[in-house]
Amino acid sequence: MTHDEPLIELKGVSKSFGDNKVLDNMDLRIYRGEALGIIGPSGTGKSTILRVIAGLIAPDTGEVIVQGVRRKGLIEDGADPVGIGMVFQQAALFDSLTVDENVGFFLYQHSKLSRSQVRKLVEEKLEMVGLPGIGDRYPAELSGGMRKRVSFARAIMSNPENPKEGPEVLLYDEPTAGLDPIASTVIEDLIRRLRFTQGVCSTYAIVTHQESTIRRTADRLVFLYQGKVQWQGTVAELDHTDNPLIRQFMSGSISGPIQVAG
Ligand SMILES: Nc1ncnc2c1ncn2[C@@H]1O[C@H](COP(=O)(O)OP(=O)(O)OP(=O)(O)O)[C@@H](O)[C@H]1O
Repeated sequence: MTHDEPLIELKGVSKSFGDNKVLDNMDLRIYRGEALGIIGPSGTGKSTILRVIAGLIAPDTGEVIVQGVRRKGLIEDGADPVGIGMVFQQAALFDSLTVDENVGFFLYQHSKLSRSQVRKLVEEKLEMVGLPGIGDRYPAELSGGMRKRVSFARAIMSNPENPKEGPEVLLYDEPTAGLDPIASTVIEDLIRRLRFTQGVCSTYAIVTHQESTIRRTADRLVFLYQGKVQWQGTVAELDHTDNPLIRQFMSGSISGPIQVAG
């Protein structure tokens, strides 16, 4: 793993929604090959960071630099030097389409591949996420954990006609939210395993509130509060830091420097 040049860098990024300044001159770096966990209290802008990185929203000020190239505005197809895939909090599948049509959606719409070629690629990805043979089912027939795994399969799809389109970075927004502890373990294992699977991106950022997911999927953590990264460290350091924000957050105490909303 090289720590020379970040794969993705946010420099002085600010973002407001109306009067609500969510990100305030924030800096963040993601290095190639790392698993970065983004943690912090509810409403502090963790999902907003992922959306800025994914190019779904543009910062008001500041820069998003992807492999040394400054992004202008929102993401345009192929404009970034590396592909960035996002797995949303809700699996965000189309209910009226089958699993196969959901996972292969982009290729069915935008590639010259035949239906059977796409179907074969879809099946490969479904096998990678541990769900072989479910291509003809509809999302409503699956459990929440299975739907999430299907959305992972969709996020790691790449076009063999243009391998550059395949994502090199995956962004996971609360992938284990709402799952029981066992279903969460399945997802956590999958996230870790995909990172070391040939042909799937080895770099990811993950937003999560779930302690097991924080501990099992992240190498480095950043703690976000009041629009900025207030602490960063390894998972091991999380347990030993004296930082009062981290101590309060990890203990779930309502007294401390973090103001409790509502
Ligand atoms: N499109 C939007 N329009 C208006 N306000 C928004 C929008 N997106 C996010 N916000 C606000 O920005 C703040 C940060 O939201 P965000 O979802 O990024 O926080 P979060 O840290 O991911 O929260 P949680 O942990 O609860 O999911 C919240 O106050 C939210 O209401």
